[in-house]
Amino acid sequence: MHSPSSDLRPLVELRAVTKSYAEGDSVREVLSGTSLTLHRGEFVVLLGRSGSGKSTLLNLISGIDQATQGEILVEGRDLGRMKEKERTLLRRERVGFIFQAFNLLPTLTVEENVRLPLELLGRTGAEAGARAHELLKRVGLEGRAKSFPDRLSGGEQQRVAVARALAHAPPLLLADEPTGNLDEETGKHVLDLLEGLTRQGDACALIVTHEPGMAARADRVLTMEGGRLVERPGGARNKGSS
Ligand SMILES: Nc1ncnc2c1ncn2[C@@H]1O[C@H](COP(=O)(O)OP(=O)(O)OP(=O)(O)O)[C@@H](O)[C@H]1O
Repeated sequence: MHSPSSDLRPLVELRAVTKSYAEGDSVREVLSGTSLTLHRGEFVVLLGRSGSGKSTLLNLISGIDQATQGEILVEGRDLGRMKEKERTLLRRERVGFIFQAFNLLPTLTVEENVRLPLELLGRTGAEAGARAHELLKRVGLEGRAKSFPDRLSGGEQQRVAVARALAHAPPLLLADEPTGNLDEETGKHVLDLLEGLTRQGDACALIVTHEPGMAARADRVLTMEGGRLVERPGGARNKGSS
């Protein structure tokens, strides 16, 4: 759980965020004054019906997309006041993103995929290799470092994607339906892994999922409804802070 020595500043703050898209002559408002605060050490689940704005929210927090109104702060830095280049750098350094469709690069080996976030930050050589191997071991794929992604099963590919997202030890992990393409058992394994690694690293994970069991193990459960977030405690909060 969240250790008292860790950074107590909010990791992410959304202040009355609105996001609209132009659609022909009309405007579609997807987020309508959404506010949210996330801290390190929190394992948070995001629910909501299809089209309710879950992916939009992740894209805004990661700086891939920009809010129409309101403020989004990551570690106290206002994304709206940053240049595109600065947002890209912040995303590379501070965010790990896991997609439903894995999004591994097919021309790179498993190990090269996991090393990629480190290479983009200029961390090459032996240190990057050692980190990739350590992570591949933790996700149970140490024997597959030299394989190409298309030789792996869906569950294995998603485990590589988890390892890649964690390579640079980002404080913020965003996952958009990371088990959507996996069978129930494999999906559970990937979520176990994600939860374990997140809690060990004192990161915050915000996970969009339709897995029914996830709310029980989350610290917080957010539901996107009518452009806003409705919150209830997750099952992990009732178990104490062991
Ligand atoms: N670039 C865009 N241009 C126009 N409309 C968009 C754009 N991106 C998203 N939308 C609209 O915003 C709404 C929310 O989309 P979003 O992908 O965030 O929903 P979601 O909750 O993640 O859905 P799902 O569970 O189906 O993935 C949808 O109505 C979608 O059509």
